[in-house]
Amino acid sequence: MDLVVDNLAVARGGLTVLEGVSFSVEPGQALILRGPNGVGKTTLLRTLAGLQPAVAGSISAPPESLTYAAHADGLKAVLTVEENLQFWAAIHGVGGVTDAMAQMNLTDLRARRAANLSAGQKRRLGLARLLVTGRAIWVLDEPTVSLDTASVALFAGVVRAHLGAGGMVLIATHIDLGLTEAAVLDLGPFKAKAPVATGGGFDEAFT
Ligand SMILES: Nc1ncnc2c1ncn2[C@@H]1O[C@H](COP(=O)(O)OP(=O)(O)OP(=O)(O)O)[C@@H](O)[C@H]1O
Repeated sequence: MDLVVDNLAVARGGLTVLEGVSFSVEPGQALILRGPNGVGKTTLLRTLAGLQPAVAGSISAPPESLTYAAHADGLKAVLTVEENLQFWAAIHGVGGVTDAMAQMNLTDLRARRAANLSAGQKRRLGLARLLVTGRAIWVLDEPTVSLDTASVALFAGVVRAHLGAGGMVLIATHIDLGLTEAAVLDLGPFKAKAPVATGGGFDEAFT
């Protein structure tokens, strides 16, 4: 099953920010979304994840087929690294917690509460969560923020393994992950010409 996005328009705060966005991603493919600050990368990813409705156009994959890693890591502060992953694994009905910790270099930190992790360690845990969702499509918003060089390379390896297993990955990022095989889509050309009020604006700053 491909992810096909056709003629999509997305809005933030009641204004259309991108329009006419079309692309497709096949199993085993990664697509990197680029564009200047504020162009609408996060807004597009939130729309794909089903957190907000599209203004126009269509998305072939239902939100249940993908997992979204936003700027916030969505961690439970009082749970340990291992308990956080067990929590998410239970929700998705899959296992693989031990393997996910190993892949993101978290095994030695398994008993530490999320609240006591460094920023980069929190980010590694947030990304390990992807591995225990069992979802084919990963939608990632600036996944490498706070990661050191070694962790970026580690994560690139995890993404490659997911692609090798037939997964799909969409990544909004300003940095080079070293995924030379990935396709790149510049969202600049899809910037809405004149802001179009969609009505029904809402403040989702903390979501
Ligand atoms: N709650 C809101 N109300 C009104 N406008 C908003 C709101 N949230 C974001 N915006 C605006 O919507 C536009 C798109 O924002 P978005 O976060 O999608 O951009 P981005 O491409 O992800 O940027 P960055 O590279 O800085 O992360 C920006 O101009 C932003 O200022």
